[in-house]
Amino acid sequence: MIQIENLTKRYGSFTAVNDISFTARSGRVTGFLGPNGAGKSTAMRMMVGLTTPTSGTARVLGRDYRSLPTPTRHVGVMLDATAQHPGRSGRETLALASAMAGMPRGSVEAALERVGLTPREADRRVGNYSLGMRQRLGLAGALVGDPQVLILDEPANGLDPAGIRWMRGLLRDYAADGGTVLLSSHLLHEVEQIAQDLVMIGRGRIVAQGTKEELLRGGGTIVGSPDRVRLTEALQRAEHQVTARPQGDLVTSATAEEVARLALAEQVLVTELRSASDGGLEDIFLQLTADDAREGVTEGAAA
Ligand SMILES: Nc1ncnc2c1ncn2[C@@H]1O[C@H](COP(=O)(O)OP(=O)(O)OP(=O)(O)O)[C@@H](O)[C@H]1O
Repeated sequence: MIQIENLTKRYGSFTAVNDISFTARSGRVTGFLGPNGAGKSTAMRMMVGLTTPTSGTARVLGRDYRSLPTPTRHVGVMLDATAQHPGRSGRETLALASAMAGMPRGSVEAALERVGLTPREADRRVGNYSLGMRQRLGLAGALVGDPQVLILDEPANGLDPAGIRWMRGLLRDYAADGGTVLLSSHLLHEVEQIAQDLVMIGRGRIVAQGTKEELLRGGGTIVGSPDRVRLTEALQRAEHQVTARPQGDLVTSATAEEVARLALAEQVLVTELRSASDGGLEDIFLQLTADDAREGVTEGAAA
């Protein structure tokens, strides 16, 4: 289990991670989603003691990562698969990680097999690896200490579709055996297929979190109308939340039926009416992270 409480990181006047709290539970894959620069890597670096938080705490298996005895036996970490030493072979890289974790020698072959690197590939210098092979090696390095928790930053980067499917199976099985997986990505469709729980981050802040089903259900209703101002007012009077989206329509907490009844009562024409979750998590995610555009348009619509 990973518990993040009020975690904040400031660089001068810039806040990279802004008061985030969430729990990644054991037996589950938790997706940490956000666009480029959202603060995912900074948050993960704080979880494993590589960056000092300005405030707040990150606990892994109930403890500060740095206070864990032989951390790699408990937590498998892959933050930057391209950072591996190019002159060593894949097997040498893993042998070092295995020795540092105090694991028996057989753990290297077991990890190689688990990530699908052949003995020939394992003997090649990492400098000659493709990005996908580096990701597999990085994952092997995270798994070699047989940890209960995996923290993986963009693990699917560079993997082809077959590789992504393979990784999905591996991480699902790992969680099904009781492990905790936290993986970050800016590729929403990919995470939608792997993760059971989601934490969405935009500009350092958590914008939504919950199980995938909860987030899809909670997406609200998208409404198109040439008379957005009157419809917005009617929805707000009925105590529904309404936000104007940059694409010119509205998203509201009201159900489609509630919107239809209000529009009928107000004699407002509705040209589009659908559940926001029809567009999958991507729609929800884009709405949630389009902060500036959203506020600007809302003011305009309500004026
Ligand atoms: N050492 C640092 N000094 C100053 N700013 C930093 C530092 N590290 C990160 N940042 C800034 O913090 C913000 C969040 O960066 P971070 O790498 O955590 O985002 P990310 O969500 O992982 O993005 P990506 O998907 O592009 O990797 C960015 O604006 C980045 O420029």
